[in-house]
Amino acid sequence: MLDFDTALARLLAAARSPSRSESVVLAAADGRVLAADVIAPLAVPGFDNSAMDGYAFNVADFAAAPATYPVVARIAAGDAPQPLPPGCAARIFTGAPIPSGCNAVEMQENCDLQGDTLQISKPLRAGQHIRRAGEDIAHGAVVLARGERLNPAALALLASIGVAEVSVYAPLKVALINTGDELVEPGQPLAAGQIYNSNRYALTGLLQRLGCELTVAGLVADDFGRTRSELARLAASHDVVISTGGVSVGEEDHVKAAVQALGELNVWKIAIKPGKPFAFGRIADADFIGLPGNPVSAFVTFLLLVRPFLLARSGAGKITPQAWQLPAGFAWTKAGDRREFLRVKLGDDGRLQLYPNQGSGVMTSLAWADGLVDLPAGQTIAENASVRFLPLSGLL
Ligand SMILES: Nc1nc2c(c(=O)[nH]1)N[C@H]1C(S)=C(S)[C@@H](COP(=O)(O)OP(=O)(O)OC[C@H]3O[C@@H](n4cnc5c(N)ncnc54)[C@H](O)[C@@H]3O)O[C@H]1N2
Ligand code: MOO
Ligand SMILES: [Mg+2]
Repeated sequence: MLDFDTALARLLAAARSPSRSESVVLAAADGRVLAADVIAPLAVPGFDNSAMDGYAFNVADFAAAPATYPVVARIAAGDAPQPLPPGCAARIFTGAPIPSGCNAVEMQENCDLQGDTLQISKPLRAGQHIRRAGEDIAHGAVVLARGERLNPAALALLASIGVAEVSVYAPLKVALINTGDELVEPGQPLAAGQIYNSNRYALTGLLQRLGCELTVAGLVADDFGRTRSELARLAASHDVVISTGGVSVGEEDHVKAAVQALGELNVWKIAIKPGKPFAFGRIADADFIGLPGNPVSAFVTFLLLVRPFLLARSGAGKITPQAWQLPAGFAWTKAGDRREFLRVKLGDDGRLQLYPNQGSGVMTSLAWADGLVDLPAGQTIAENASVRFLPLSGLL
């Protein structure tokens, strides 16, 4: 069995960079990966402007406080002000351009106005309450680099420099099959021995969140010929083919043999729990991923192995998941021979709570959890010991 780090390294090493890119409008770019650096065509802010509603002046006019100023101008956001004469003040509002001749703004709460004359009682600092041109983004700066996955904050940043379209990598074409004679889609009645296909819904959601262009190819029977022909058909028209189930060692498990007949298998069996029979390989020009049938095993291996692979394959740069050290609010006494990923929740006392049933088919554990404890093989956990916690929010 491979250890987890070796398996992940193999997947990442096999992740080819995307070859296709396209231009998309900003409103359609959320979740997409930049195919080129974005350079700022202008500075942000574009001009010195007021951070407060108040009055603008030149602090050099302060011989000694208190000082009085005639208010000779009114400048609102969107105005293009004239220079301010020496010794004068301007009424100014948040976001309004600072007129030349001014170098400070005082909040109106600290100003005393008698008619059109303003009195300032305490000295001002040059630059006070002024947002300087270019203090956020310099003209010509690389605002976002190739490989950045766009999120709403990044889209706002791009809009702030006037970018209307971005060059992004084409979405990965991913095909999903669910193998298993026992599977039935929700909405249909169950006959004896049948169960509902839950992996399809986990993976559809997970793949869509990664921005993949998904083909749900449906159910495939536990049959070598059908498994092989369906994998071959999908590999011809997709970048990545993902299967669930049938990847272990029983006579009803045909995925591994089908992949070996069609292409190559580079990873099979990893010393992790859940997820031991995970498989990775190649069929024609498509990458192949075989997830275990057990729903928790499929979900966890997707988060820990498939997600980083697909991000790398999508051209995304940052793929290291968040990890925190947190105290365990439970004890774990069974030292396993595989690295284990336990479903836990962060309690109000700041300690991690363990879901009581850690079975590989227990989906309630994942729906309840807000993270995984990464427990090395051969180790136990004493209550209150510090453990490595992977928040699900950092893995989705
Ligand atoms: N003799 C051995 N048996 C098993 C081993 C082993 O090492 N030696 N490994 C076990 C482990 S660990 C896992 S994980 C499972 C993985 O099995 P497969 O990938 O072959 O998956 P299946 O056998 O097809 O199904 C396993 C389990 O999951 C249910 N399932 C399958 N697909 C779905 C779906 N789409 N939605 C919901 N549930 C699904 C299926 O009914 C089975 O109960 O193998 C162990 N066995
Ligand atoms: O790896 Mo299996 O997921 O232990 O049940
Ligand atoms: Mg099996």
